[in-house]
Amino acid sequence: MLVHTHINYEDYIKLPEFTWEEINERVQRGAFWVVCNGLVVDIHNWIYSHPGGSQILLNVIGTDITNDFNNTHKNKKFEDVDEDRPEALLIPKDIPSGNNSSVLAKYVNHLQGKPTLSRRLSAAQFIDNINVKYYLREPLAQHTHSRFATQKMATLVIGKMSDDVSEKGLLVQGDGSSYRSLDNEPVEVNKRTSVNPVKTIKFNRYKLISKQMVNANANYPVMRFTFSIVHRNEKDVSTEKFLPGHYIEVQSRVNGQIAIRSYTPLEGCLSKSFSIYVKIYPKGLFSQHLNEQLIGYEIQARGPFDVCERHKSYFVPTKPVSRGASVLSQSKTYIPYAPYNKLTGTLSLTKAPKTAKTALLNPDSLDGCWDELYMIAGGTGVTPMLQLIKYHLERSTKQKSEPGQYKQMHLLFGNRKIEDVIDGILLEELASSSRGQLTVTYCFSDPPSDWEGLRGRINKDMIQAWMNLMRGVILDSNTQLMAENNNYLNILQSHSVRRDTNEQDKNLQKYEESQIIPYTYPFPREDPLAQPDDDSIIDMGPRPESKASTRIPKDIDPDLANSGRKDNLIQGKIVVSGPPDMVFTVEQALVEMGFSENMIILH
Ligand SMILES: Cc1cc2nc3c(=O)[nH]c(=O)nc-3n(C[C@H](O)[C@H](O)[C@H](O)COP(=O)(O)OP(=O)(O)OC[C@H]3O[C@@H](n4cnc5c(N)ncnc54)[C@H](O)[C@@H]3O)c2cc1C
Ligand code: HEM
Repeated sequence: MLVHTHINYEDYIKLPEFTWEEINERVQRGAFWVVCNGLVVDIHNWIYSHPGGSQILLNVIGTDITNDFNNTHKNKKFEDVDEDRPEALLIPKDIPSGNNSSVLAKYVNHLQGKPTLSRRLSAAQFIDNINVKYYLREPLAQHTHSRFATQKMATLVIGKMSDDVSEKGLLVQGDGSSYRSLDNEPVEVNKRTSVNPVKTIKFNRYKLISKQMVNANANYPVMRFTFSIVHRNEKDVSTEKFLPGHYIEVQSRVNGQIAIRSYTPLEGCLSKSFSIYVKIYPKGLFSQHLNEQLIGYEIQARGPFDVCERHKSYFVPTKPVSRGASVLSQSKTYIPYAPYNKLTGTLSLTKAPKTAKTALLNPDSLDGCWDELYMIAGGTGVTPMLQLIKYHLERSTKQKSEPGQYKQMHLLFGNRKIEDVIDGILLEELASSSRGQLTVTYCFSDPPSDWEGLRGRINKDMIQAWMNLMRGVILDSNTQLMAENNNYLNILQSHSVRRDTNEQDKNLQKYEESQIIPYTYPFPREDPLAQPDDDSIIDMGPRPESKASTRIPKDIDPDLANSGRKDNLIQGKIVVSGPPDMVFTVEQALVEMGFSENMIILH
């Protein structure tokens, strides 16, 4: 190392030591530091004299440039990015589409209508097309630096990397619960978390390889950006996929300053390529910046982090309860707010839930799946829900679940207009091909005039009615309440999956005639919840006119909580994510309904 960098041993010994965390912190405060051959180099005074150009060095600030400087990737073609990238979210191939009709079918133009402000190709699009066609997979600008360059670098050295564990570990084992040092010694880190310290702390470089709009609102577009790693670590054979609840930090130089934002990755992995959905805010610093970039643009990213570690979240491992009783009533533990270090962006890695890989997964089941999942999302808040949906559908496809064993997922998705729905067509396809595992109920605050479904803002009445219907509860004991609640009718009309449209129409007709909810769950379910007797009516929490509280079954065996999923037990969770005002309203509503300990609120 010393020969390569022209530094005397005595000088090397005296150099101050830095960790990646300290380097990130200094870079975020404006330092122009890079790491090369284990040395910390300040390129501030060299950047604009660099014969290879300043932009090339601006891109690498805060990263390890050893490969670039030594040209260890000589003549390598760019990473083949598509091999690991599914088309989009998983659409289970072996699940035939049923006789379903989509509630958004007649609005497909709203969902597809890409903004065509100008029919002509813009200059940027033209350059992007050229980049994609001719240059994307070309090797990076390469140069094997001369002895003079190495001597120059030696004059810029200000420190060395400390020899701590985060420096050594580069190989990830399986689920990341432990990792190996370079000398192949397994290092136990934190068995309970999928978060790997090396990868989370160190920023790596990624190249923009595709941009695509995933909603249809020209004023508030949501773009899918796909990035591919610039230097793949040959020794890192892991392709750890993102899990529900993972988010990453993306860093870029915006107007001369380093800016970092968090995003929810939906596809791929950080060791190869990944996609994020970004809402482009008219005055959003980072989102605008990303949106302006051409294919080939470089950013830096690190992670993944667990979203429930970042902010105050309610996370409670749900105790299994016997069928027929409320599945969303039992819980004991409360994982308190885990402090987030704003300066360094680092997270406490020790506060992950005891048995789950991430806090959005079920700690009490072997595969992390929930038996029943209620997701309430607004706008880009749907991204963690898409992670959950993908995860659950993938697992039940792999496990070839039989009817009756399906996980049930219900998404209440609030948007202003139909055009704002993210991945609307895909969601409809997923719902209709999921054999009833997934339902999507849309609510619009500014819907088209002929929209007959839910409208307005998501509120307590709406949530209550939605959950009752999704859980297949026939609340004929409370006819009065039903008759007063128009939400039931509206929900039936904004519900994505209609297994049998005739049946649905009959139900609606009957409802109109009798003003009593005749709705039965549209899919055959063995779950007695679908046909509860009087004793097992699920109360959605205390109501103003009745103080009846959630029934807590007496026969719970506490040991079952940690024994994995049992056939006769079901476990549920409510996850909420969206704009702050929506999240606040929903949180209040769920607390009032008695679910304060069964929800995960993503702030
Ligand atoms: C864990 C986590 C995961 C996230 N995942 C995603 C994701 O998958 N996709 C995504 O698009 N964003 C996501 N975000 C939000 C993202 O990190 C940025 O805050 C967002 O992209 C705005 O950054 P900006 O620089 O463009 O806007 P800024 O310059 O920071 O803000 C400018 C203006 O934009 C508006 N604005 C910014 N953020 C919001 C907001 N959340 N709600 C309403 N108005 C807002 C406000 O009017 C604000 O004044 C996530 C945030 C967290 C903490
Ligand atoms: C402190 C870090 C660096 C120093 C001191 C440095 C120094 C130099 C010097 C002196 C040259 C002239 C040719 C030579 O003597 O080899 C050069 C050329 C070049 N450098 Fe760097 N460099 C640094 C980092 C980088 C990095 C990180 C990259 C790529 C990401 C890079 C890419 C290039 C390229 C492509 C050229 C060739 C330019 C040409 O021939 O037109 N350099 N560099």
